[in-house]
Amino acid sequence: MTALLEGITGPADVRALPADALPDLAEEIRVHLVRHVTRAGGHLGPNLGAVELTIALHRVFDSPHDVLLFDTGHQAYVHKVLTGRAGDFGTLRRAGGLSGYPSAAESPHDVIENSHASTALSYADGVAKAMRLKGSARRVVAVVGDGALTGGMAWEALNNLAGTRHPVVVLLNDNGRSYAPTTGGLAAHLAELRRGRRPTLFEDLGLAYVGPVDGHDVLAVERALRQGARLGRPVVVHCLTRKGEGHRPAEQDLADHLHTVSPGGSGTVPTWTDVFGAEITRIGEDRADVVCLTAAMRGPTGLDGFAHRFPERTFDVGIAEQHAVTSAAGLALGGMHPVVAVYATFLSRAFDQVLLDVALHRLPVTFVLDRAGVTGPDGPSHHGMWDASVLPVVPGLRLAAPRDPARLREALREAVDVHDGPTAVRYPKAKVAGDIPAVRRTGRYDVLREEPGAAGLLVAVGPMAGPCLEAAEELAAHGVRVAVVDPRWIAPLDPELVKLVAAHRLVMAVEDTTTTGALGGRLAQAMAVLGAPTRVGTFALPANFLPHGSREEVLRAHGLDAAGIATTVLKRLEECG
Ligand SMILES: Cc1ncc(C[n+]2csc(CCOP(=O)(O)OP(=O)(O)O)c2C)c(N)n1
Ligand SMILES: CC(=O)[C@@H](O)[C@H](O)COP(=O)(O)O
Ligand SMILES: [Mg+2]
Repeated sequence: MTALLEGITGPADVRALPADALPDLAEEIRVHLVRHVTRAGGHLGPNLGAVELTIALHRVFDSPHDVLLFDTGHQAYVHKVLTGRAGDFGTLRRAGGLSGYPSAAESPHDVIENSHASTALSYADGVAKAMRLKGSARRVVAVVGDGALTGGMAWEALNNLAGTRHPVVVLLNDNGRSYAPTTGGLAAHLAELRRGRRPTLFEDLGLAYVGPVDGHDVLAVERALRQGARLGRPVVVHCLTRKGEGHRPAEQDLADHLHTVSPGGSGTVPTWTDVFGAEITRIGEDRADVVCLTAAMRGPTGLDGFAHRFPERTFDVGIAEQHAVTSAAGLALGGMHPVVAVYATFLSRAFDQVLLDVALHRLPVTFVLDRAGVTGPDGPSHHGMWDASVLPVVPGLRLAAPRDPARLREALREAVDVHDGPTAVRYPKAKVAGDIPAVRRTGRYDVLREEPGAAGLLVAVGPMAGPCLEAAEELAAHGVRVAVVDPRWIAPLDPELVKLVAAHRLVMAVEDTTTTGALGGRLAQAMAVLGAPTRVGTFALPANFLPHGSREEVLRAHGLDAAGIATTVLKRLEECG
């Protein structure tokens, strides 16, 4: 580590630095970030853009006495460096190592661990109320990006903060982008503020406003923060920054200024996202009624191809999943077939909209859930392990979990051909393996391995098909024969699959999702209703928040690789006698 960084054990060391050392500190931080994030992967662009504002933040406020809240938290690496964790960056996003987001387990300086955007102002509203009730003078600061400000929750919070005497400082980190340039009226308003427009939307709402200031000038940000903090009421301090600042490859990356970088480059094997992107564009050629919606993640969800081909049929609504779902419902009411492409974890935020704005009206909306299952380095708030338990409770919703690229393409086409209710297709953050042919198809399910008189049946959900077939092969070598089927559509229950399960003594559903509400549980419930003696087990993830690590490490840790599945089958067979 470099000279100045070595001396930073906490914010007091940052405050003790003379002003003329701050440019060098900023430079040392950038070198540190580029070195470690390029190797480990993570959020390079956002953190390069937050260097000076975070230095100023820790020189003006006294964390952890003052409460610093980072919205989304992907831009908190500098905060971690300045709170004594620079030396841990060699473990960034690795199992057991530094989280890519704030983590209370790591430091008392870290508060919000949830990486879902647009929450920090609501936390700030609540913390400020608590401080007032406790008679505490601790100040509350929320660092919020302009993208996060396009989320509805942010405006619910501002509506509550406006007009109060809560000493909340909103540090608006305005780089004009989420991944891509931010969209909509707010983006336009912020652009006008950058050009000097007054009064601001914030002042009209009843908040104070300071700025705009150069977010890369530490002393200017310090002055603005001190000015805002003195007001003793909610204030927006508008800082203008550049994502990727100070690192040419990030500055020159026009797509997203290296918002996220993959460890050691991205490689050439296609991902599930690539397969989706190509197929939805082909579907768009065949179906003029198909439109696509994204919540500020057009590129990451694979919609760039569709958007370039059909710009008038592609809608980026900002980080606003709830709005995306109900706007899609509106599009469906208007005769279109909307495809809402989101990461599985982010759909949680719009469950009410899926249930009552879409399904209650039996509207043909298709949800494409990327990053379903264990995602890996982004940790507990990103693992897509809730959708497969939550969506099956939605009446009329059909949920598919394809096992390979061919089945993903098939599921997408089946989904957009459903006209009387919502559909969803889920797949992981992973490179695709080869297609896995079926022996035959019965009803909706595919038989992948037949074993007359098998000791057991594996119901392999989605990408678990590969490891289940490997496990079956391994077991066969030891004289244990298990059959393997792929349900393809995991909700609602396929009557033909229920019949097949009832015809077996031991069935194990293998699923890349949380155990609670998994397919195995629903099959066990069906057996109970039938009075069938079948013992149905669920091999899935524990019903906990799982830490970060690679997808492979986390799956292996929970026995969801071929060896783990084989071991668990043997254990279950022994238990069954
Ligand atoms: C609810 C939700 N949807 C989508 C995302 C994915 N996401 C992570 S960071 C980001 C862009 C955030 O933009 P901004 O708040 O302006 O921060 P910046 O990266 O520009 O510093 C998005 C869309 C998320 N974290 N949460
Ligand atoms: C912070 C955030 O929510 C996203 O940027 C997330 O890190 C997505 O990562 P991947 O696109 O690499 O899965
Ligand atoms: Mg931004």
